[in-house]
Amino acid sequence: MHIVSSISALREHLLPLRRAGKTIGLVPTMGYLHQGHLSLVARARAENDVVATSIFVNPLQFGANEDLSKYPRDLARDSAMLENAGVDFLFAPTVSDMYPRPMETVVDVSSLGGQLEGEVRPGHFAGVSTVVTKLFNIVQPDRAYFGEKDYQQLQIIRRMAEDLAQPVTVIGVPTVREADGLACSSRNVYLSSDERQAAAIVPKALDEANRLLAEGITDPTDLEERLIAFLEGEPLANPEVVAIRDPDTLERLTKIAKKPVLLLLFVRFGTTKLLDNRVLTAHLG
Ligand SMILES: Nc1ncnc2c1ncn2[C@@H]1O[C@H](COP(=O)(O)OP(=O)(O)OP(=O)(O)O)[C@@H](O)[C@H]1O
Ligand SMILES: CC(C)(CO)[C@@H](O)C(=O)[O-]
Ligand code: BAL
Repeated sequence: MHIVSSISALREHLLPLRRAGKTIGLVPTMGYLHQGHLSLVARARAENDVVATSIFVNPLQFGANEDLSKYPRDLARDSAMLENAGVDFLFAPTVSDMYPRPMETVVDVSSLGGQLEGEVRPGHFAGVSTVVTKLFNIVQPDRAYFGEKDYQQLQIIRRMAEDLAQPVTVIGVPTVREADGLACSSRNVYLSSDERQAAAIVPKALDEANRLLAEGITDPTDLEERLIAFLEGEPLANPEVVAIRDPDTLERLTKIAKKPVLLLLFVRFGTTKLLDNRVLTAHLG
């Protein structure tokens, strides 16, 4: 595995491979890797001749009061994991490699990115869309892999690639979970042991939603309110986003009809925010 930090060096490596007709799969990450990341890498490995993974904690997507400086980092451990998973290139730029001067250009998928997690984290998704566009331009992958755990992010990237005719196929990969159902996430390491135990309420809320749908609930607001109450049954959980939406457009629904619906959760434990979601189908009989 080559470990490369400069944009020009990575391009020099990839150009002859692309010219020789090799397909390239990209897995963008912020590092501190876990089994969720490795499932993206395994999928990329199975579908491409060349696999590149990026590790970059992107300052553009962190708000002023967020955890940019304390975000967990361990490049030595990450590179051993990626080498083991058969990755060809690890692109690990510094902030000045990626942004030699302040960015003037912003890619913003504005209405998809301004709602839900975007309302709690203003500017976050513009930071994500901008860095992902830059990574697409640097690597020019045939395929790029993103986790369904970050469902809103995945829909934004799909829409961005379509709107801007970016020549890449965006692939969503199912969420990998811990034994108690909690979605693997780099930020899980922030949880105290009490919070970690309590966090199992998040995936349980996905099951609870299906149970309520099977009982015949059809009003999205009623369902959201019952799920907030369910989550608040756990004293350490602070639900910030509990939303029933259209799975494709993320639009609000007035009624739950005979179509799958998306449940998006963004729940805080102390200062740690956890994401989860499921496309619910229990009401379809
Ligand atoms: N449990 C998971 N299963 C599958 N993919 C995942 C999982 N967790 C993260 N990913 C995906 O890995 C990619 C990189 O994510 P990132 O490095 O931000 O990790 P993360 O665990 O989501 O971190 P954080 O805790 O900061 O949200 C994203 O496409 C993300 O959706
Ligand atoms: C897609 C991404 C790597 C962009 O920084 C990040 O948002 C993430 O890890 O999900
Ligand atoms: N995977 C989410 C990236 C972030 O929270 O910044």
